[in-house]
Amino acid sequence: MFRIRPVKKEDLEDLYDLSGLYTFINLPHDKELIESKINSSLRSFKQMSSDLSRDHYIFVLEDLEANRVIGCSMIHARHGDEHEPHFYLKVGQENKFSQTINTGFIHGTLKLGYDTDGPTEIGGLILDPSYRGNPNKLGKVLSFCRFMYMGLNPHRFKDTVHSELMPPFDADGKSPLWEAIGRRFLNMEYHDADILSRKNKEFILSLFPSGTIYETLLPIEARNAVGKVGLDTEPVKRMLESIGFKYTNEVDPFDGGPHYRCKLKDIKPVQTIQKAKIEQGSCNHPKLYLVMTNEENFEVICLKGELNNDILTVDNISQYKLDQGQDVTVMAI
Ligand SMILES: NC(=[NH2+])NCCC[C@H](N)C(=O)O
Repeated sequence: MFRIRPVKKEDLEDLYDLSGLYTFINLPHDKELIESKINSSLRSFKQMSSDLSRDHYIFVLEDLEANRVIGCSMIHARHGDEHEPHFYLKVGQENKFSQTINTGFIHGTLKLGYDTDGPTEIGGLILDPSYRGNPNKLGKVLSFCRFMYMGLNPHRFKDTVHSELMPPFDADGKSPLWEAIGRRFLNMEYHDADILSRKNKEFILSLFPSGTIYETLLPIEARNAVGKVGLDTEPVKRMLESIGFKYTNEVDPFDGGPHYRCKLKDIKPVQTIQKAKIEQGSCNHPKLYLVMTNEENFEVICLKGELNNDILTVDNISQYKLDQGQDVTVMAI
């Protein structure tokens, strides 16, 4: 059985192991840093701040049989404030026309923008690769548990939920947009700028081109990277689109990765959150649900069941340690 819950202090070792599997920018292989992230999450769950940009939430996915944390996902209650704005490139067009020679052009344009009252951002989803392809759709479970928590606690978040998707990188792992713009104006490696921008936003505003950037002047590889996602991210993009998220015509200023947004109340799974009673029985058309088994600590399990009005039929309730007639909150995934 798999369970989602807020991160605890005891998860440090498991998260540290997880962070060593790949290089994750949101979960660096650094024990002290992970510990401070855990502490920040503990504080946020316990008591939200008056300044939402201080609140970071980490959810972990446990394999209860293996007694191990196998994944995590995160929410930043507000990405972008007066001290650390949210930066983006606005993707636009400029139409030019000469009447005397009857010739016109439409130029793609990019312009740096920033937001000091940013939206809630979802990110930091990591699943141990050996659990990929599990019939319980664990990646989706890790992603959607955030929508369940936000849907049940909207006062802790902004009205709009924002997601920044990874762009394609070329064969050498380089970002074509970075090579064309960022490197020339900031004179550093993409990776270094990426890390630096987690703590420092000033250098972006001070050094990045502030006027209109004409895509026409960029190499074709850089133009092609604007608003595109990498192959691995294609399923994430399709999933977000299927639940109501839309491309904002804004992209990452460093790598061109697209930004997607949806109002919290319009996210499809959020609209399916309801109370239900558990009933043992056989299901004809079972579907996946997230079931909150502990309201106080936000403990959620995923199971296959069939929901009719407010009855959730599950064919083996004891396997999930559920009781006949138990009141739960459920969300379809
Ligand atoms: N890939 C990057 N680090 N891009 C620069 C930061 C962009 C991000 N939206 C921010 O404001 O923090």
